Amino acid sequence: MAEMESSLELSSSFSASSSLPPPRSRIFKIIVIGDSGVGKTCLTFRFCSGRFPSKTEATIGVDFREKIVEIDGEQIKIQLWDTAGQERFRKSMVQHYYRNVHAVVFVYDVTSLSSFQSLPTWIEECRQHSLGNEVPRIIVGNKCDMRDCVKVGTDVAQKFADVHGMPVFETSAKNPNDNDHVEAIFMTLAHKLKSQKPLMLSQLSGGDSTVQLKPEQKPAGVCWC
Ligand SMILES: Nc1nc2c(ncn2[C@@H]2O[C@H](COP(=O)(O)OP(=O)(O)OP(=O)(O)O)[C@@H](O)[C@H]2O)c(=O)[nH]1
Ligand SMILES: [Mg+2]
Repeated sequence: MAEMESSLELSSSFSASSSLPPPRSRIFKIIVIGDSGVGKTCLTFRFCSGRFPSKTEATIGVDFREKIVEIDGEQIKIQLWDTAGQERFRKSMVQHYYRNVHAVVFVYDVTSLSSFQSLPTWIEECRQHSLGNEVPRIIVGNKCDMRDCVKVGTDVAQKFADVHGMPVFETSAKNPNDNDHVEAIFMTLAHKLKSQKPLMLSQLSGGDSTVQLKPEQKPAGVCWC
């Protein structure tokens, strides 16, 4: 009952100041995909809670993490879909991942060549779920704190990113000094989404509620490690 009262209170106090319901913040759904073990969970954890999780298990299905950010005075809710990298843990969820997506973060592990070589497969999976170049997408090379074990050079990553028309960022979910780099990566995406004027729903092909964002200018890739 207490819950009920508080929401009644809220609406009554709000009605005192204006008849309009409180403005809801816009929600941007960003999916984070890539091979198992590249650090998707740790990156989303780092962005949403500002720390590196001491222990992680392989994600089953999908985990959601949200963070409200303020951009030019507007509150925006960033909803990160931390997907499973292991095929056996993602099978039944793939359709849900790709519905109403606003942006995609492809993650590889700079110490794992195979995770980098998997990127075309992930990009193709996105395309098969009608997420092509019109949806803002970035590539993140994670674990660059492991300097001595790097198997994917920045130049190789930058070349790949240029071919696919996406910016690439190298960072580390683990290294606290990279905390603001992880933050900046997701905030770059949020700014891009906020600055895109979504097409009117009526202009969408197929009338589905996915907002097709206009193709954006590709910013130069940035490497922070
Ligand atoms: N050195 C280092 N290790 C990291 C970093 N990010 C993640 N790890 C480690 O990499 C392993 C996998 O990290 P997760 O975040 O669980 O990987 P994931 O991509 O979510 O894996 P799935 O859920 O199976 O898809 C864990 O042991 C993490 O501690 C990083 O930036 N640096
Ligand atoms: Mg995970």
